[in-house]
Amino acid sequence: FYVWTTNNRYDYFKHRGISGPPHCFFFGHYKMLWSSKSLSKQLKEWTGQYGSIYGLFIGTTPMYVVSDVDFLQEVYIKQFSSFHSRMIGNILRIETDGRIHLFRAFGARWRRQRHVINPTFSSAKLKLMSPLVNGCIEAMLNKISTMTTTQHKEINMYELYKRLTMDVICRCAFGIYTDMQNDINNPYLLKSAEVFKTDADDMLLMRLSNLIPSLARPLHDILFSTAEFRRRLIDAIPFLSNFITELPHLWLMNRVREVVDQRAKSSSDTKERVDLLQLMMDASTADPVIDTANDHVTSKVLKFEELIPNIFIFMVAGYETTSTALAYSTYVLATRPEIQDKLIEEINRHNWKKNNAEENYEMANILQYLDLFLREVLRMYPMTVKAMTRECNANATVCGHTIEKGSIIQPDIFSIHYNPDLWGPEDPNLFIPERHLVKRHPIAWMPFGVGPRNCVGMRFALMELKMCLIELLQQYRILPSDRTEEGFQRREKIVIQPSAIYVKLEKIRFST
Ligand code: HEM
Repeated sequence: FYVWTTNNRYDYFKHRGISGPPHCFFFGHYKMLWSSKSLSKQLKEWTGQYGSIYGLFIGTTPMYVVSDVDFLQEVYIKQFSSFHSRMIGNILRIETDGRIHLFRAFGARWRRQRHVINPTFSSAKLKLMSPLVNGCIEAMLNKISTMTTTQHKEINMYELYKRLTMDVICRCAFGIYTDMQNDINNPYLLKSAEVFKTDADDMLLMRLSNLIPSLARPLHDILFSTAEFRRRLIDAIPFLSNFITELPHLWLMNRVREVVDQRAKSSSDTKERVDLLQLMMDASTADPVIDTANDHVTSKVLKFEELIPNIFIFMVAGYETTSTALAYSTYVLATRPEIQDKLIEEINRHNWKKNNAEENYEMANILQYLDLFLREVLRMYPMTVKAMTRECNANATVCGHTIEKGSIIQPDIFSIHYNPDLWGPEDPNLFIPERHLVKRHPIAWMPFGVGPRNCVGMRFALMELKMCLIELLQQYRILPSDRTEEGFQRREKIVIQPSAIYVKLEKIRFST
């Protein structure tokens, strides 16, 4: 009976006239996907073979891989109410204590959280936070000036960018002042990097629970109780922390908890604070909150227990992505001097104020070429594939296809970003910022996802990217080094990233 029902599931796409690569019994295509070195390349290769909509199976769950932009526009925008959640592991679906963050939440809870968190990234709030970001950029420039005393010394800028974005997140989200540029063994930096290297054992359990959903609860309990046991042991006998370490995400969450507790106690100095933590604390409550489908009844507050996971997700989502975008930008600038010239020329046309980050932030937003440049960097080097899946929450019909509740939609972002019909007439393999002056299909550019559930931190990330490049290019010219291409070898984990960005920085000398 099991074999018969399982095989019936595998007829899902056949019944719908959708093709796809051959599957394995029980695993579907899951094993091929997790063992693939590059998920994004694999998806693009299959798109070449099976077309703009094809089918895969995660275990027995159907997954549509799509690069048809009209289909995706229905899913992400027009029929969003039927596709409001993303695919997350079965273990992560299990709720223990209401500590759910925006990335994982769905339905009314997601809508309530998003409603509260959206305004924390408004232009006015970002402007207030710009001096915090600027302080971190200055710290990075100071570090560079100590490293470039030897003329034309090679620097791995990616390392400096990682420290920069972690400093920014610590100041803006945690509200703590760190100095990652000089304190390279800072535990926040080390633990955040560890969160991205998901532990092999955890990954195995996660995959098992995706293949056999009924195992999700017991596996979750095993993971949860071992983590809890480790934590309690360290709490009881601190000396043991030399031998047993707390799981990195729990370590980070516990540090946020300490900051929140401290702030809750000393409410007097919170009025001047403008960081994300304070904005969210102001919008949180310890009272019971009811989530209903009716928007008018749902409270517009965060539950107190949702505060810590949300700060944690900002840290994880904002650190590696933003530093990687800076790394790609630097690679392009080093290898395309004529584009760097144009950018420097645009930056130098403006009168930047030494100690007025807020005014500079406003001016940064009107630099058109910088905006086109970053759009093109993110078109050619999108860095997340898995984050932007959608799950079908109610049976739906999209462009004539009947999609069953529970199915997954996975966009093939590389096929979209490199599609000549969407990005022509110039060759999409060429770096041409001006191509963004032409109005394109609403789904043609999706490095931050699209629709109501796109990246909530997009404006924050763009502020950081623009402010950093403006400051850097006012002082230095970026030159390639012998190892630029070697370091650019990309690898794909959660984020698609280069190994290193080796460049040389030449100090710009101003003529008086
Ligand atoms: C260049 C930098 C960044 C890139 C490329 C990026 C990319 C993405 C993508 C592709 C998604 C999924 C969107 C979708 O499903 O449609 C996402 C979601 C998200 N990002 Fe970002 N991100 C960046 C920076 C940030 C920053 C700085 C923060 C926070 C400070 C952040 C917080 C989030 C959160 C919380 C979500 C989940 C939103 C939701 O489900 O409602 N991201 N991001």
